[in-house]
Amino acid sequence: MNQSKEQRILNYVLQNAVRGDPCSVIDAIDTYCSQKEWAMNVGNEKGLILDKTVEEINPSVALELGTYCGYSAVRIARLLKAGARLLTVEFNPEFAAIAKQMIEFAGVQDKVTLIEGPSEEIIPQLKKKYEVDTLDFVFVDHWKDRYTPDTILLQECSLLRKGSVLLADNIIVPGAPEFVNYIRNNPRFQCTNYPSHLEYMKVQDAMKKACTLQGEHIRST
Ligand SMILES: Nc1ncc2ncn(CCCCCNC(=O)c3cc(-c4ccc(F)cc4)cc(O)c3O)c2n1
Ligand SMILES: [Mg+2]
Repeated sequence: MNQSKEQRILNYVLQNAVRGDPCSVIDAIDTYCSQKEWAMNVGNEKGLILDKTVEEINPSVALELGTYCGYSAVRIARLLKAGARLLTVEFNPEFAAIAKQMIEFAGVQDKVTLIEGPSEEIIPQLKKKYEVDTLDFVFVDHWKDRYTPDTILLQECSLLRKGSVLLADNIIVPGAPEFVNYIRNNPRFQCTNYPSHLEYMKVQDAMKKACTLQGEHIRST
């Protein structure tokens, strides 16, 4: 049975990157996907925006929705301080298996918990099953029509506090118009746009950062 593109990406990393060196893994994926086969990793241009956001927040607990091959999980985890952790959610079993190997090869497995399943199912489990209190940072990069319902779900599950930061990929391509509309008109979020380009292409894309201005409403009795 011939290999998947994701398997070919992993093989290229195993043969061309250095075990335990996250930067070499990131570079190898970017090299392969810009020269050989396009893939939907956040890429190096938007990856730098991701890096700066993570460094600014220095999160203790981070969540990623949409792991894919683990490129952004490695990007985020390599910047986390000792004791900090990333929970990353992927519902495609093949992608999850590739990402697991990618994360382990990069040597960041101690900081990363890869959770297989759909975000709508996993988010409500984060507090009890994954011992999360609140999330400091969320990287949103999964189904574009799940961005809004999952942002609402995170609030309903009291996972966002004052100062929690969401960073959403693909605001222009493939686009998340409903999310843009939701977050822009929501007084509980302060938004910032980061124009960029689609990974490995000369096509306009953007990321949107949303900072939570107030945490869970103290529900009036
Ligand atoms: N609910 C739930 N829970 C958990 C989950 N885990 C995975 N999924 C499903 C996510 C499926 C992949 C999502 N990502 C993208 O679709 C994506 C696409 C492009 C792109 C493609 C073609 C073009 F021509 C141009 C741009 C570029 C990007 O950067 C993208 O991130 C989940 N869903
Ligand atoms: Mg993306």
